[in-house]
Amino acid sequence: MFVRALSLRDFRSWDALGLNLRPGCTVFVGPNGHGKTNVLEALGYLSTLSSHRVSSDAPLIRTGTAQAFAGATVVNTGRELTVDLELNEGKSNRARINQSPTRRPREILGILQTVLFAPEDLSLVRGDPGDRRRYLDELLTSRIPRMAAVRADYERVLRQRSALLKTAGGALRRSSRGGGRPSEDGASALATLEVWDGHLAAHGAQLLAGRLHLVHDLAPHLAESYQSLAPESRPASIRYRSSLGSSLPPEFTAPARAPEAGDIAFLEERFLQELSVMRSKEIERGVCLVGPHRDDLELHLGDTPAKGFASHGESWSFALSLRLAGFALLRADGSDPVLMLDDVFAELDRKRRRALAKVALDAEQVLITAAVPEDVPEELDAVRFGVEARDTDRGRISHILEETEDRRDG
Ligand SMILES: Nc1ncnc2c1ncn2[C@@H]1O[C@H](COP(=O)(O)OP(=O)(O)OP(=O)(O)O)[C@@H](O)[C@H]1O
Repeated sequence: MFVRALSLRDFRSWDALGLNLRPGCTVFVGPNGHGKTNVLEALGYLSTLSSHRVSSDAPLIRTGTAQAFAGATVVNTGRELTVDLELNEGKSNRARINQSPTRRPREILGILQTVLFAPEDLSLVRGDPGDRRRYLDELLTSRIPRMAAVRADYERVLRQRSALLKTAGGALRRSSRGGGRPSEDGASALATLEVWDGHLAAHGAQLLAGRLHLVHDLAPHLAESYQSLAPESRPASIRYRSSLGSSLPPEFTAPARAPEAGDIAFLEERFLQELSVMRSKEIERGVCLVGPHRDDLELHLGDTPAKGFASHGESWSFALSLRLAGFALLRADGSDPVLMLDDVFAELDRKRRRALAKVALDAEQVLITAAVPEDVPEELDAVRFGVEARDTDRGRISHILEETEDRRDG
């Protein structure tokens, strides 16, 4: 697939941008902080409904305005669809597909598939488990858009159940200090907890099965990508670590077998079992200790965990391999996602640059940002847009300076 047109209004530093894009390589060049990443971030948002840099929408809306707009026309095997999104300060966001409003923004998921590799990705290796869970979940919803609803349901139930655990824990502590029975609030929270256990296990088992299946399918692509980027290093592997611990058969996490739809009931039962084992600890601490929100994706180089042991170069290669594995997996599923490389060539040595350039040349569309043209391998420097931000009375606004056509021909 490729993005044929992109338009932005009041998105980050862009007050108005209308760009026609083509398949192949497009490079955005300009000094640091002038608005290049903002363009990729907008496309990433249309693809995942989240930003790779911030967890809330507010920073995406241009300072001094209350609404941002991003829209893209996507061509996928000859079929064209236009998606657009309105981000509203303090109000729900709204999305449209071919001008028709959707009931929920998440209905646009899957129309634009992107794989973005950015300097922030080092946190996939060095950061917290939450960064790796986000990586998995974004890839999962890109692959299977209906999983966005499962995630949303799971998160809603998790919030409710966590609030109940806090109420129950507080009430129990108060009553044990007073030597009496739990208060009415506490007793009702305890009684309701069982119902929420059921909801949490039902949605959690679906999310867990989705992630386990994903890791199973992703693992060979990851090993292959890492091998091509760093053939001299130890082999890379991934493994899902579930908070269900030994309740989960090792065949699912090895990952020797991908769970199928028929396994969900089994996972749900294990989930419920583990919740009952952890019940008193959860109430005591007032937090939900079991479920996909506590899981992690373990990364290994040979037998060693990558986190804490991998060198800077190895960590970069691992992070890039995770992205490239996602790209290869979406491709193997039948659609070619848009590859976006945000200021990453300057960080890579010659060998890794060459390996990445090879993948990029093979993609249907690649969007690259760089501070200077020399950072981009020559074979990828096809269409180039200069980006510059200027100070105006409405603040600092980004502009496209010029478009340079296929430099490799002339
Ligand atoms: N909500 C916002 N409103 C207005 N301007 C913003 C907003 N968010 C970010 N900016 C501006 O956008 C610019 C950063 O843009 P961006 O991250 O795209 O830079 P870049 O060209 O990719 O830089 P680098 O090469 O350093 O990555 C900064 O000048 C910042 O002040």
